[in-house]
Amino acid sequence: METLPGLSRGILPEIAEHPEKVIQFGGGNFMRAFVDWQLQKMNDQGLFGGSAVLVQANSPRTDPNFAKQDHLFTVLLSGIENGEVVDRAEIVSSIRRSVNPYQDYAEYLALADNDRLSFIVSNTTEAGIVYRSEERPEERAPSGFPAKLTALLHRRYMLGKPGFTVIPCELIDRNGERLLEIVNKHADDWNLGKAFTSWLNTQNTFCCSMVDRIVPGFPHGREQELAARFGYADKLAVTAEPYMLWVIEGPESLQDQLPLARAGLNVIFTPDMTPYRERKVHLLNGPHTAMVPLGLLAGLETVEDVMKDEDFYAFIRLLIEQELIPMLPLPLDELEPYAQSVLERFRNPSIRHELRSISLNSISKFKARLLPILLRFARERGELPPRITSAFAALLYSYRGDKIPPQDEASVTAIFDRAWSDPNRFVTDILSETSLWGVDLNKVPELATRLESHIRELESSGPRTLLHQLV
Ligand SMILES: NC(=O)c1ccc[n+]([C@@H]2O[C@H](COP(=O)([O-])OP(=O)(O)OC[C@H]3O[C@@H](n4cnc5c(N)ncnc54)[C@H](O)[C@@H]3O)[C@@H](O)[C@H]2O)c1
Ligand SMILES: O=P(O)(O)OC[C@@H](O)[C@@H](O)[C@H](O)[C@H](O)CO
Repeated sequence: METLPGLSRGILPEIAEHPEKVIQFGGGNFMRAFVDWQLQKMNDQGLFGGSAVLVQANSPRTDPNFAKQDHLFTVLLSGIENGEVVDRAEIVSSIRRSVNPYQDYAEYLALADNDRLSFIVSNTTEAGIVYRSEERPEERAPSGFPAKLTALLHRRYMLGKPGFTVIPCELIDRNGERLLEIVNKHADDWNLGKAFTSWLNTQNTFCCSMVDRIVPGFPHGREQELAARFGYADKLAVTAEPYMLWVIEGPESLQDQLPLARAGLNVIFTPDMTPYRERKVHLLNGPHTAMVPLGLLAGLETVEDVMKDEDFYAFIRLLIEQELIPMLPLPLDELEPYAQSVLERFRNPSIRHELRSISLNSISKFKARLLPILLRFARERGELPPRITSAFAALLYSYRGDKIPPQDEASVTAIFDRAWSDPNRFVTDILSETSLWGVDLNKVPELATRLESHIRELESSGPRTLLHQLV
């Protein structure tokens, strides 16, 4: 492998250069294999003719591999597509350059000056679209993503330029509206004035969107094999399943400016994405988030391990059939085939989807993906959903940090550290944390008692014993 060059424009035949049209916050695995890959598809067909500028959303350090590889990377699509086994490697060249607001704030703000930049996309995880009050920035970049966006939009407004179309990809309910709401709060906090907020709310389009593609990320362990296959080493390679769906709630005219569907991509522009979102977040992401703490505590490593394990497979199937599907307000003929496809996608042997990677920011994920169903179930049935409750107990237990180091925001792990300092009060203390759950969960009848009992069981007998009572 040492003899093979790294991926760069130098080793490739000519790559088309396109003007910058898109600002993207975040250059993580998902963004590269989803948004950038789709920009590439449109460009390859001569339908868009635009590239993206990558903005580092939360870190003073930009991955040096972007610059080393001239912002090129390979997307490896593996799995079943239209009944056929596919294993394709596609080079994506749609990111043109990166800007790090922490290193060069002026360069970041200057993005507002370019009229051609008219789209903003983001994927900063569920932890990125949150409101945290902060000072109006002067010379330095604000820390939160919405605050950075506010500063950029304000500059755009001051220059008298047209607004942007903003399409967030974070798996948060009504992500576009939520982001706009937070930008408005920063604008208020910073006294940016009524004229600005009026421009913000009328001259910019914040679309809600829902994304669906399983993107396990870097093909760890396959570096040598892939370098030999490609003829170059790629530190930014990303594996993904062939399936993709992007549902965008926005004006009809958006289809002309962003001809994703015309490029043959599975993109739906709709006036109401709610049913698509509910189906996906609860039937696909929900089971992911449920399997992570139990699976990791049981020593499993990947989604495929979970699906091959008889106990876990039964747990996931029953979770979907008995607790998730009955709580979703969609016809069964829309839910059941999707649930079936999810089980098949989870079993895709070509992609190694690490439970650890899904575990990132698990608390906000639980809140978005499973908690609404738990609350709905408790309200409608007058009882608790046993599998969601067990997964919740395993999640809280895993955040004690002695068996699995939690990967979450420092502010979240600090709350857990404090609560775990008194194990006897842990459950009631943590359930009362409205900053984590949005509500005081001690108000849900029987929940604290049930979680305490599951946690005791996890501690004394481990996750399998708990699972055996549920399958
Ligand atoms: N991987 C998938 O299968 C997949 C599929 C659909 C949606 N998603 C979405 O992608 C997210 C995970 O992204 P990934 O798989 O690319 O992981 P990743 O770790 O490769 O990327 C995460 C990105 O989020 C940024 N980020 C993390 N915390 C942030 C914060 N507090 N503020 C601002 N930016 C922050 C990071 O800088 C990075 O760019 C999920 O939370 C979900 O919203 C992922
Ligand atoms: O990407 P995350 O970390 O928010 O969540 C992990 C998975 O649930 C998620 O990535 C799914 O694979 C994806 O949402 C499928 O479209």
